[in-house]
Amino acid sequence: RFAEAAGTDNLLLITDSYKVTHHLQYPPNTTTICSYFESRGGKFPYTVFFGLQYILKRWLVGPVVTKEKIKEAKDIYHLHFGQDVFNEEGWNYIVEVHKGYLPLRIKAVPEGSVVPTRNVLFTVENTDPKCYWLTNYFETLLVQVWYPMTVATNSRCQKEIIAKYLHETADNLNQLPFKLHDFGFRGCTSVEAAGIGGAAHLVNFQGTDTIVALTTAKKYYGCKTAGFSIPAAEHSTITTWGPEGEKEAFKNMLDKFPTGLVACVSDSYNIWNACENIWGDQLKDAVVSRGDKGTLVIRPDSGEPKEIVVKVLNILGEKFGTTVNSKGYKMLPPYVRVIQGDGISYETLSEILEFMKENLWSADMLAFGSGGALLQRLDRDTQKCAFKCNYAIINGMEVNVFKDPITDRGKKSKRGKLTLELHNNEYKTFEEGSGDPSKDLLEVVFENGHLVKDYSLSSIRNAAEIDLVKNPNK
Ligand SMILES: O=C1OCCC/C1=C\Nc1ccccc1
Repeated sequence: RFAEAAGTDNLLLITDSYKVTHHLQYPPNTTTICSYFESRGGKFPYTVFFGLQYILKRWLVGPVVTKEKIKEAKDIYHLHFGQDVFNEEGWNYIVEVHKGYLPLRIKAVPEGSVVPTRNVLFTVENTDPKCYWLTNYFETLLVQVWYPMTVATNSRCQKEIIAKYLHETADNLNQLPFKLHDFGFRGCTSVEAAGIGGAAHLVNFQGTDTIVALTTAKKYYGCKTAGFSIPAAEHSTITTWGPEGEKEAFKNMLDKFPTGLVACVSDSYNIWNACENIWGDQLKDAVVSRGDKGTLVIRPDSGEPKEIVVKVLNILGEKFGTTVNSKGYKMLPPYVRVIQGDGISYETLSEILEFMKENLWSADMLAFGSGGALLQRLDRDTQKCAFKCNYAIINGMEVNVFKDPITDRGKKSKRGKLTLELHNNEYKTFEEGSGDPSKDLLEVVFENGHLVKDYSLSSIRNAAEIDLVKNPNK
């Protein structure tokens, strides 16, 4: 009954109101409109292109236009505008001539590509000259790719930081895929957003508690199990035992999950008492006896992150002993580790890891959880994602279309036929048809209602992999 989140599955309604009137506003005898999408720059110098495939499969692929949807849209827009502006004839043409399949061609850089900003990432053009008005109708929907793209980018930039510290202070990078765990489900604006953003994080990592990321990755990116998690406590499962019962609560965690990793939030009352006297003394034998069959992951969840992490590690080092690894940094025994899931973001990671390094701790002793900063504290301006018309055919003449506001030259758009090519082994966007179409890295992913390319998460993960993993001796 209430299946559709937005209250509709009618594609004709998935746009901005003003676009419903745009078919009347182009020059007479316009037959082609081509537009492109780019990041104009922003917080990160590159973007990981990810998430267009979700939008295509969810909304645009197949016979998505029907007489019923046209009727519904016509009625809604009549009430919404108080007049008849809706392009009923144009939509009926799509049903009659194209059987409801959208006469559009979308070319995009392969998903997972890591592209410096200010490069064309995808283009949209109409394939039927009568449907010039269709190209920009779906800008609204297509530009929402800013979200998965920006999450994947932010996540990858954190992977680079963690990899750097593992490279400097750990024996290997084997645990890297599990070093940044998605805690962000509850902080997302909707279940759908959590699925999309959670899947974007899984381009770079394999640790998540955002379960809908698994189902989104499976349905739209062909990955059966895109992420993993472990048994873990929350405050309620500790505090219900009462302050006097914290040791019992902790002991229960070890008993109920005797092998493998188990995480236990330990700051309900006094993290120092928990580490020093409970984990490090009263339950020490129970922790040690797990050996390399089971790892206790202690979770602080409050205080100044870098101070807390190092102080917890120092206490655990005192209690359980330490060894020094091949890089000269301290390691705890395999049965005890730490996860910091409070206050983690691209901005705070480095200071925590640097402080650990200054205190001679290997980065391998700590994992991170991130929520709001990972999936929510981003917007379309973080990477200045924009969609603009670059080319048109009007009266049979090619037109290189552009904007170049004197009030903000940063908003100048690319003009003419665009290609994305490798030039001196770097991405370069060629404008005004100056490129070589045979070298264009943009691939046709959608054409006349059909999905032409279907990228798997594994191929996307490979494309997005960071250098330090590809070339560990760099
Ligand atoms: O604190 C949390 O906030 C919300 C999301 C989940 C969560 C913790 N989960 C967890 C998973 C694996 C190891 C440790 C904790």
